[in-house]
Amino acid sequence: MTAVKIGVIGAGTVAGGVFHVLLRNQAEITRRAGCKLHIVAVSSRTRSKIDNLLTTLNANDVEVVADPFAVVRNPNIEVVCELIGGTTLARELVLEAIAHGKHVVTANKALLAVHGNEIFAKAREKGVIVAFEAAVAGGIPIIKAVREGLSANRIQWVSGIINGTTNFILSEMRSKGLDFGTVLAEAQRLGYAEADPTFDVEGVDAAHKLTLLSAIAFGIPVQFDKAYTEGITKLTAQDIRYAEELGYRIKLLGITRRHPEGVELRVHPTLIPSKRLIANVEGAMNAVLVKGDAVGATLYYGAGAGAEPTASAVVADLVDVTRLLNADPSHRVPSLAFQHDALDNAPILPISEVHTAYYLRIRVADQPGVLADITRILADQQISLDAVLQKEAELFEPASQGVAQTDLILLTHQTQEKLMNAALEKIQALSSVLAPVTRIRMEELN
Ligand SMILES: NC(=O)C1=CN([C@@H]2O[C@H](COP(=O)(O)OP(=O)(O)OC[C@H]3O[C@@H](n4cnc5c(N)ncnc54)[C@H](O)[C@@H]3O)[C@@H](O)[C@H]2O)C=CC1
Ligand SMILES: N[C@@H](CC=O)C(=O)O
Ligand code: NA
Repeated sequence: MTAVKIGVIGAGTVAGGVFHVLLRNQAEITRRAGCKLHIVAVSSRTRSKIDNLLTTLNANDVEVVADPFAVVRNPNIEVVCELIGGTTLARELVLEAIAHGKHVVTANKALLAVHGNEIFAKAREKGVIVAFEAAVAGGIPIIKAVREGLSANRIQWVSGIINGTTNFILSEMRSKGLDFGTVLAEAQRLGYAEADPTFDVEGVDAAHKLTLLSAIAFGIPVQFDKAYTEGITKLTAQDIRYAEELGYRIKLLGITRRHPEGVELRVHPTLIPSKRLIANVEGAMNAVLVKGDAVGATLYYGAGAGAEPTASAVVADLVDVTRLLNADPSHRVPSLAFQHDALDNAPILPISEVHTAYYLRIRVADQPGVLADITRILADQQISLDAVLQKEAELFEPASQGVAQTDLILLTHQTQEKLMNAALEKIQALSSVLAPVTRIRMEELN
């Protein structure tokens, strides 16, 4: 075999990166793969951009087609690279490619988090590979690390910054004082954001990726519908600043942890001690901590979004598939790391069962006894405090309806979320509490 024939669907940010990386490093990649990786066709909704790219790269032998099904049904193509995103058309195309006996490489975490169980099962039936390194943490080879490098371990937890757009937004808001909308627009311009950026800012994209990480870490089916998802849209510059003063950074963290009674699967803004390496991951960079019983804590860092970092992972998968083209399917690494008939049915725990510490910001009437009322309610739920701060001088606002206001910042020790919910309901009902309480979870990550 002199070349493996690849069809690409989509001609956006990641596809552009794949063309650039594959053609620039063609000789080196061929030496690794054992044969040339040849893109024979690309499906694009519009012509001019892709025509320009192919002309610039002198790739005039690539056929440009409008219909993506013409790629997945092309008998000449052995590997389909799905780079359009979304869960409807992408699902049809990937299933059609599998039905036609083609291997699939995809960067589409939404597709696999929602339809992964179906897609992996169909791929197994047909003896083809569905590779998805680019779908989680972009260019960081985290799928390979967890699925292969850590296979001796009983993995205890995985925790990470796995959305570049939100990390970029939080970094720019904190370090430059820029506002949310301005930074989001810049993330879109730089090609980090999803087609629908609410997937980024509401934590959905991170939950898609965490769902896949959880599956390969613990050997469970993909269960995106059970993930707890909270984004960064309600965070204020004030909380970012207070966290900083208290020695913490706020990051959108995905956390999945195994317990005897089930698996935590949660994405939410999280206070992390500033001294932790992961707290200092800035911009669109991602970082994933994986704790195994044998290896201990391991940390993987790199670019989580953007054209060429993501293409790095896509092309690595293309090389892997090429190397395995003639291998017996039973010798391949299972898609979800564990043998398909050995998956665990451990339940995903509801967020109410999770134990964590909390940062609370409570806007109160500045009058005697308020703090005592609040701490009594917390104590009734067995919640103990780690620190209390009153931000009176800085935050004193003009009297509202004749009441002077102040902010109480409380850091609690670990408690169960349902106990905190019960306490917050009572705190919120106090007449001295003047605004909805801000609650941000905290993790030590050790
Ligand atoms: N941009 C990034 O940094 C990363 C993106 N991803 C994933 O990679 C995939 C692609 O993302 P991007 O390249 O950023 O998106 P994009 O929006 O830049 O590109 C998508 C391309 O697909 C094309 N497309 C959409 N519907 C189509 C259809 N019906 N027929 C033919 N073409 C169609 C669009 O015209 C566009 O050319 C998504 O699944 C995304 O989640 C994964 C990791 C990082
Ligand atoms: N929108 C995603 C792109 C990569 O997966 C992100 O910002 O991380
Ligand atoms: Na990756």
